Amino acid sequence: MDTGILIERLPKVELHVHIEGTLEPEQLFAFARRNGVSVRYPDVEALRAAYRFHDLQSFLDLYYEGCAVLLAEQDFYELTLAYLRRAAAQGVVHTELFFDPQSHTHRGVAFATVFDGISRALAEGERSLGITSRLILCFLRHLDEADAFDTLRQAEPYLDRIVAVGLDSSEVGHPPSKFERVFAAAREHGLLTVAHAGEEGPPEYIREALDLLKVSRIDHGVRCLEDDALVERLVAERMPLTVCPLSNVRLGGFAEMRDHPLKRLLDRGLCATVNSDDPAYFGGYMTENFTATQAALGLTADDILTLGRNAIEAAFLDADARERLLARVAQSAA
Ligand SMILES: Nc1ncnc2[nH]cnc12
Ligand SMILES: [Zn+2]
Repeated sequence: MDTGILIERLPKVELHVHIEGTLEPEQLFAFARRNGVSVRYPDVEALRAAYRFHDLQSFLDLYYEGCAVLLAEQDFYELTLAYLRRAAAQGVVHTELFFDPQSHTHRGVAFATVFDGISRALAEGERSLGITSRLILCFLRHLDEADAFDTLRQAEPYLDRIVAVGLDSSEVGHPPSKFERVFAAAREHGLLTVAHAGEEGPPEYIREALDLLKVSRIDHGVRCLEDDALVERLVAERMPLTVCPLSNVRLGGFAEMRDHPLKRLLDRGLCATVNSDDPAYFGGYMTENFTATQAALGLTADDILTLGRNAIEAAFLDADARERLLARVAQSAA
């Protein structure tokens, strides 16, 4: 089958998207106007032109600045629903979203405001778009352990609607070991765990995420290829990697898409998946990530189906839901 048609038809599962990273410039300006927040760019074009990043930190600086326009529950609701509409239009049938409560509570926005807006939109998305979802609370790793513990405490009333905790923000210098105790506490609450590791940080951070944080998935993980023994372990444990190709290129991890290791990860037998990360900032959602990697790396129809099945295997879904989605993938290739 033609790979373009397959990419369009594939029922997609997204496992790595930061809801704050879906804030499109148009919506950023609309929220800014509504909330009386000033933006240091004159218009949408000027803001978009500033999205030229050379590493993770240069992106995060703008990403946190963008968060300043999010103040009311309605903002989080509209942000999330707009993402779900775009995702559903691209054939995403299930999505597992990260949110960064500390980016908001540190600005005086209540945890409840953030959570209620996002979760109201997720319920609406399931009702009106048929898109199922899970929510993952990410701790900002540039902040300290006590702040993460405080955030976990604020999340306690909502833990029945949070599937996992994760770890994001500036990676280098903030190893997973810094959060070993708060992740243990989260697991005691019954939460699963994931962590960004091996995006900019060394393979050792991936080992720490496995051994100390007991993660069920590694977010990014592309630097595992520098360590053969680690690759063998990830293959043997069938540990999923939520890979974000456009993000990796836009943040300078790889000079061009043709240098991206997605195909090598698949060929090594790793459970790699394709995801958008911060689609409003990196030039595309799920379809654009599949299309760009297919074109640059020559992914075959089999590769695309493997990526689709890997994401279903890696999703935080029960066995029945997984079986139903796998049947839909098979249908999409028929
Ligand atoms: N790609 C990324 N890496 C680390 N932290 C993030 N927060 C939002 N996007 C991120
Ligand atoms: Zn990410």
